[in-house]
Amino acid sequence: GLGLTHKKDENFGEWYSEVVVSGEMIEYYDISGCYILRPWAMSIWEIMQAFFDSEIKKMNIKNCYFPLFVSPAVLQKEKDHIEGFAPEVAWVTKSGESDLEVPIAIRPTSETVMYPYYSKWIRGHRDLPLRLNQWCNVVRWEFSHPTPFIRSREFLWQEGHTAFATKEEADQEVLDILELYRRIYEEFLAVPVTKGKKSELEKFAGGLYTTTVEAFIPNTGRGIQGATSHCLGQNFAKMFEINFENDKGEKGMVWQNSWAYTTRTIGVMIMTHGDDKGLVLPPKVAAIQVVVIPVPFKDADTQGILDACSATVKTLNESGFRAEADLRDNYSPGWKYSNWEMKGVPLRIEIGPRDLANKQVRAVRRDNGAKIDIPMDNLVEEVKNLLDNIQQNLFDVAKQKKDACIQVVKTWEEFVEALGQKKLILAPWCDEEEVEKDVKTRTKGEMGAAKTLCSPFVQPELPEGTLCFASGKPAKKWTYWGRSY
Ligand SMILES: O=C1CCCN[C@@H]1CCCn1cnc2cc(F)c(F)cc2c1=O
Ligand SMILES: [Mg+2]
Repeated sequence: GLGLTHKKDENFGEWYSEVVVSGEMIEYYDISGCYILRPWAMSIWEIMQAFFDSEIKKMNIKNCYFPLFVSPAVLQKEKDHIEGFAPEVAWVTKSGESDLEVPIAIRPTSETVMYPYYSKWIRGHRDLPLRLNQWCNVVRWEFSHPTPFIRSREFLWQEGHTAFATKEEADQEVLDILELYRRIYEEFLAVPVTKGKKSELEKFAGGLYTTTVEAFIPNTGRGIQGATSHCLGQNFAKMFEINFENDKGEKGMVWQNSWAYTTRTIGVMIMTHGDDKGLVLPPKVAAIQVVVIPVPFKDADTQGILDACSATVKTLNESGFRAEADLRDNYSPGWKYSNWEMKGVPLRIEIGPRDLANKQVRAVRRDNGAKIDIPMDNLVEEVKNLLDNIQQNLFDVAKQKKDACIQVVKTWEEFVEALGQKKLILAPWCDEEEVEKDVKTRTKGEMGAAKTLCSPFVQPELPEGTLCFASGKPAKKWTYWGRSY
């Protein structure tokens, strides 16, 4: 039937599970934590991939493909890299009826797959920088409750793995890639994110430091890691003996980065913009930006209306938009309006007898429902303005909602209160790991503990003598805290 049974502001979890299916993005699968990505979702992934892939190619980063399978010896190369993750590793133990001599792991990430070959390929400084990326799937047999796009046992991502002669080059690339991730979220998905650095406790344990773009879901009051760009330092170079002879003939270890974004991006976009009528897609990532629907009237010139719809689509597509006409004669206009609203198409164009007579079309925006009559002569320019405005409006509304959730706190009492109000908390922190662990312990509960999300690159002023909200020690930095996905 038409329409969602759950409301976003009343039962967010149920609303989300329903909207991803009703919007034809996801089909549930018979293995827990695995989902079918239908074309309506895959097209969003492909649009983002086209952007990101073209941008990294400008940076002279090359795509490659390493095997899905990891031998156990290699996977366990470094205890502290893997130990915490071991329960998530999926293993192949049989082929056909017979057991494998040695079980084979399925990649949860590809450091240990790739770096033995980095060691082999990198000899001299002329082999640097080595900058490879791969578009692939990874498997992590997670146990906390699976959520389409947000947490699944298999997901699509890109993983970049780069090696440099100097730390300065690595540091710069970390930020260059993080900016691309910000653009993915803010320019394509219309989702505001905060750039920052993860704490020592939250960073990738195998690396030197982790930078992140953090998003926030107001409905649940939870932060969500949007994408990460790590500087690995020389940790993996040491583990895998990735060294080179520099131009002075000295032996040195390379400096490495690794960075990824995943299909989680799509879930964050859905959670941010969706409403009680269904998905709301930002035009930049909508496979269909404009759907044209004929509104025939009993004896009116139906063929004329259908021709006008086809002509409108042709004009829009020739102008670089993604438009489609829904000429199905077995569904009513009303049914089509609901169907395409559920799929989140940003702009609907209706053409009925009156529109035909007046040489105009009736445009309806999906973001705010506004109806606009457009003279057919101004079609392309008006549609461009509308789509640009919808894109910007979706971002502005999301930014305003996110900013309204930010609560600056100075004391523990204020922190606990803000947490209870599903706020995104900005607090002065002494930057001590023990204190961070203590906050986790003190806020444990069925909603999950509070944790640091990131220390924003853009730091508000920290007046001399400001104390840490949790320990009372001298504060060193402003940090975002909250519950998270
Ligand atoms: O996040 C990135 C960017 C792309 C390349 N990898 C890094 C760090 C991944 C951190 N990580 C994350 N999850 C893991 C899960 C596992 F089962 C496992 F064996 C290892 C890992 C693991 O290393
Ligand atoms: Mg994980």
